[in-house]
Amino acid sequence: MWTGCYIFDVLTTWYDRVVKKTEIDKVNPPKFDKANDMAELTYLNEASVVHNLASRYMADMIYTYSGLFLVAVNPYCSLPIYSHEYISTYKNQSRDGTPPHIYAITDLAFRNMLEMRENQSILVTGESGAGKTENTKKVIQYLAAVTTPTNTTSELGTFEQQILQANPILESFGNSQTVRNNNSSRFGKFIKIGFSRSGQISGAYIDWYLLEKSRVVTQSPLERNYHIFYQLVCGASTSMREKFLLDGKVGDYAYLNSGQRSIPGVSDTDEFKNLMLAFKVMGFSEQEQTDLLRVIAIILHIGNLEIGEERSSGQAKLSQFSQVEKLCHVMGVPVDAFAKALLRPRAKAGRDWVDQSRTQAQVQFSLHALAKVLYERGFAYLVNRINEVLDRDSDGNMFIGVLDIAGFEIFEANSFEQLCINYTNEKLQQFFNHHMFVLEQEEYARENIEWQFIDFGHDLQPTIDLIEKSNPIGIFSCLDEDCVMPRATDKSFTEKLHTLWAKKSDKYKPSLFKQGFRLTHYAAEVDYSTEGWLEKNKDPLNDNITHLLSLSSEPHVAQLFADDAEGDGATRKRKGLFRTVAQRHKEQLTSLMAQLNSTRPHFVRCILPNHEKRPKKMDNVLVLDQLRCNGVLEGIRIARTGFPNRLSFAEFRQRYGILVTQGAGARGTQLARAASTGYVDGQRACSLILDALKLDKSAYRVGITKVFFRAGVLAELEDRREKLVASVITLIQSRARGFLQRRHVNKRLYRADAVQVISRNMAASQTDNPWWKMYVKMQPLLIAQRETVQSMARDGEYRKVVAQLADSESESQKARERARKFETEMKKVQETLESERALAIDNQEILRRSQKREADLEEQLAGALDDLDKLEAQCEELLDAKRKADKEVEMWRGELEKGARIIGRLEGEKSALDKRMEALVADLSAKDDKEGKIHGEMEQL
Ligand SMILES: Nc1ncnc2c1ncn2[C@@H]1O[C@H](COP(=O)(O)OP(=O)(O)OP(=O)(O)O)[C@@H](O)[C@H]1O
Repeated sequence: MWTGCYIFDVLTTWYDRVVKKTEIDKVNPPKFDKANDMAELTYLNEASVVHNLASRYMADMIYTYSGLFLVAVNPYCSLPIYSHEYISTYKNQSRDGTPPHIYAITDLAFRNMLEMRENQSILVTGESGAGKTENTKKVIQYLAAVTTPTNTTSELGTFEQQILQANPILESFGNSQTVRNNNSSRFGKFIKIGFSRSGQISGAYIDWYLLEKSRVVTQSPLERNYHIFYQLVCGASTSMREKFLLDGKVGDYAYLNSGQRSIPGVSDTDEFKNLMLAFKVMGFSEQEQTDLLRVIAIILHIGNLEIGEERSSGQAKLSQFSQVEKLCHVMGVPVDAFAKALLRPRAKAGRDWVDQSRTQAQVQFSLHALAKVLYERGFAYLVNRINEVLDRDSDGNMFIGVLDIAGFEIFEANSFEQLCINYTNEKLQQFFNHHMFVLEQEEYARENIEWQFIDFGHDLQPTIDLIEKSNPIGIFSCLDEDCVMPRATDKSFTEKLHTLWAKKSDKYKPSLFKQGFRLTHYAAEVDYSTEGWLEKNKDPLNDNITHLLSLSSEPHVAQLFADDAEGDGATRKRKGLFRTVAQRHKEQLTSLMAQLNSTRPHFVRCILPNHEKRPKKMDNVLVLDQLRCNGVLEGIRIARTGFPNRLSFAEFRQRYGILVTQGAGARGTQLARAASTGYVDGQRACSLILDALKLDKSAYRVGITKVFFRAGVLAELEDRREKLVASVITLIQSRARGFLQRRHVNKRLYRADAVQVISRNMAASQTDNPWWKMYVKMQPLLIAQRETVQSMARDGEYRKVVAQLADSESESQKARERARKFETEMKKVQETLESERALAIDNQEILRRSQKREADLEEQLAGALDDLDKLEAQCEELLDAKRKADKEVEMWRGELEKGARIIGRLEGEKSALDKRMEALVADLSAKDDKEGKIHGEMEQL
């Protein structure tokens, strides 16, 4: 029964399991235990990859290379691997010379940027709680440390400190406690650190994506709202509380009391102090700090507004007027106007403006929408302010961008937000695939080198098209279209999607949900429920309120709603084209992808070891799932089978030719030496050098313009070269030192001879000469005088030059500043233009579809008109026939009447005849009677 099977004692769960022989993978020899790079494993299978990660993780080695990836497993405890000594260890070191670390990747990106003058990006992805944000912080910390001339982090320059201090501020406003992570970032960010040509940090810029604003108004029972709410309520000073009219505790605010109220081990009061400190380091003025926190207070007050219902009319009413007064005071708007805008907003009905009455649910909805938009706009303002502080002059225009964005999400109920994040991940995965697989293979093909093409089966384009394409109409376009259709609903939108895609794409299926669909993503199949999508995409706001807020007496609040300020509801127009949420997200993602495409990417995959946030515990199945989803396993395969390192012929000859010209000895051939120095064409020269270096043929390939190496080969060549260069330099140094010493000694000998000759001559001839004596006494004075005059002249000139330098420095500073401003403005205009263009294309597509539909409808109308004409002609005929029939009826009626009259007359005659006949019968019977009587009488007679 057990033939061909093994029984295993499964360690994690302590039970025996029977496994088929064929399902067992080979174990790597002990030499490969805890391998730094999983691409080096002899037996590369899922089990050995997980085993390697797990054994390293248990030994606190949380970083492991996996081909071109760095895999980082969350240790859930602080490890002593981020100290300044570690930073020094990784500074200017090659990846192979040091253990895997986020610092090594950062250093590689930094060196690449400086050497190749090419922008770099580090993409940090992973599930929630996997450690993305922590690793992003380490990247920035490392860059700040290596670009600061001083030795410790505490001695960082103000600017570097500002870059680091931007983080706590962003975390207060953008992070929250979730089931998975006590400090979960609820937005994605792309932080670009700018560098000058000399490699100093010259600026930073933060782009943000997909802030989870629904959290502001609702949280699940085990989670919290954004940290800043609790920090403000717990940590605000008395004067601040008075200013914002905040007199309650966390439990007194409706937006805070439905979930958790504190995080174990975290003091919101202390965090508030840290936030204030960070504000200070960033140079935010008191007023700016008040402005930012005012928005938070306003939201707390909005949450506490109680909305009742008029019994008679069912209209909404404000239950507690004092609460409205508080809110309006903090918001800087008149109470009456706010109450009216909320309860009876003006709206256009045909040509007239009318006051609409609102139900309790409608008012509650618009209050939640207001709270969400306030938070989002407040957050956007905050990031802009941080950018203003950090975005400085950068003469080199090079940057390293760090992307920290949520990974793929599959929940029990997935909605529009999940589609947005999964679509983002789909694009990022495609970017990775493109970089790793397609570019690699394209390059091999271009270079005409022997290569077995591998089908990695990850063609993500169909799913991406299904979401983003406008022709054929994808999910986003369809949603946008239905958002402007008068009678469209979530249901009609879903049905439209089904008809468009259900049988046309194998990535789309109608969902098991009542209303929704199922998409096949690269990571898994996900069911989306489309309930509320039209509302979510339109993100509707009460215009009356936003207009009122644009007139707020609080300048910051007014500024947040400045776009809604022009004219009243009738004439107001938003600046730029109105965008739906899907359009905005698509635009942001397009811009992100364009930026990533202009960089050399480095990929960091963060892995969540367990769901219990426990150190030293690894759930193998969970880890394996993540490795499969994020492409780590395919990455290993291609790195091993391919040639990850490459150099152009010129570069190779220049760098490694020395190995055959200098140190070759027995190894170098005459030909190879000639190849490295004289004229031989690049390809042949490289082949000759490689032959002379006696490398294993399978370790490299010579292409058309480049030489390709398998992983690890270049490291060996570098090693050889370094040794050789070191010996050559030692030789040069020894020769130079010998030469200098000889020259020095000769000079001294010559001087000694001259001194002897001079002193002999002086002694013989000049000792008694008075002029000589005077000259000897005067000469030092003359020299001093001359030197003083010269030094004064030099001082004057120096001052002039310094002044000129200062002038030109300030001029050039101004010019640089102007140029930078123009450049930033130009970039913004270009970006706006780009996004307007993209939007215009989408709108054109919608217009085109509408026009097509209009043409179809017109055709149908023409057909219907034709039918109508025919029907009218038929109708006319029928009417004629009817008229004829009427006439006939009339005629027959006349005849009938005539007949009736004749019948009447005949009847009359008949009755007269009847009467006559009766009379005759009576006469006859009378006669009969008479006759009878006569007979009787006759008989009697
Ligand atoms: N390298 C690390 N050293 C120590 N602790 C870590 C490390 N990485 C992660 N952690 C711990 O894990 C927690 C979650 O990490 P982090 O916030 O970086 O996750 P994330 O992937 O950014 O999650 P989210 O997507 O929810 O923001 C951190 O608060 C920290 O306690």
